Amino acid sequence: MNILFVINPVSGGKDKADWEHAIQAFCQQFDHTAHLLLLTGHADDSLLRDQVRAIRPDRVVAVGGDGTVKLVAEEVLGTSTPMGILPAGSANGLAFELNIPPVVEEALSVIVNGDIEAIDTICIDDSDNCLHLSDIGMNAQLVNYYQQNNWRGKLGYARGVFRVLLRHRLLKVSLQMDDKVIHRAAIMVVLANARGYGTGAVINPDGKLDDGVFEVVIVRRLSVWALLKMFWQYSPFDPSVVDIIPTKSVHITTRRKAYFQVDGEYRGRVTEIRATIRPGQVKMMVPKKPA
Ligand SMILES: Nc1ncnc2c1ncn2[C@@H]1O[C@H](COP(=O)(O)OP(=O)(O)OP(=O)(O)O)[C@@H](O)[C@H]1O
Repeated sequence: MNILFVINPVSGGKDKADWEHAIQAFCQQFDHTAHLLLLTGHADDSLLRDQVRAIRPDRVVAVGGDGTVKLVAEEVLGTSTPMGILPAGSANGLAFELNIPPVVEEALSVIVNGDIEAIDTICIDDSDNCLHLSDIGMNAQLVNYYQQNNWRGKLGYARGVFRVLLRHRLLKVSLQMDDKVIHRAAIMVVLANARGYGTGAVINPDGKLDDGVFEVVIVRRLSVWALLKMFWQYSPFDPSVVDIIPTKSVHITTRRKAYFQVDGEYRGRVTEIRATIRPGQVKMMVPKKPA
């Protein structure tokens, strides 16, 4: 096989030299050709597009966190080329959701020998694609602080949590789904394709990546303790303060500008979002299901 590995050298705050050695060793052993593309953080999408055109790979593999997974997914979106993940980010939300092993040799084996699962994407404002979780409000504010200050790891999240707790505001939101309109005061609203954040919080217990719908999760309140737990341990949200509504599309408006993030990438402050499910858009390599 011709395999293109798209490596984010800064994800997870870890050096990727060991990953590169493991990739080369594995591909040599099993007679595959490995092409390595190192991201720069600038115009990576066109760099990747050129490489895919030149190499015509059998697999394109994201070596990084959810941001790198999103970059690769947007390249293979709607095509028959499967993508894989080597989880090398700080949180690895989608890899965790898909049960992709964190051990590099095991994850490589999934890329070559695993099953192909066609997963949905949430198309946002006709221009952005969410594979995992997007949200407006408190978590997006946290992502903004985290990226602005280049904080990485759990200590970075903790610093962000304290700053967000001092500065966040309740959002007044209106959500239109089909012909139903809901008005709420909320701390955050999540567009959830997946079940939970890579850090451990299960926001959407019944979420499935390939069911043709996504869930709108309205978090009405969040205690300091719940917010801290969200980033420290695998735990469900308190269902009494959360509304979960499955849908194929939603139009969200907020009275004031709200922080917005897509798959861990901060997108600025918005007052309006339109989101629609796009079923089965990305062919993802996942561990073989037991027969
Ligand atoms: N060489 C580079 N230098 C600086 N930034 C880069 C570089 N390559 C990619 N990036 C940026 O890294 C971000 C994606 O990081 P990614 O999500 O893969 O890792 P992470 O933040 O460690 O993981 P996670 O999302 O799981 O927390 C993107 O914003 C991308 O532009």
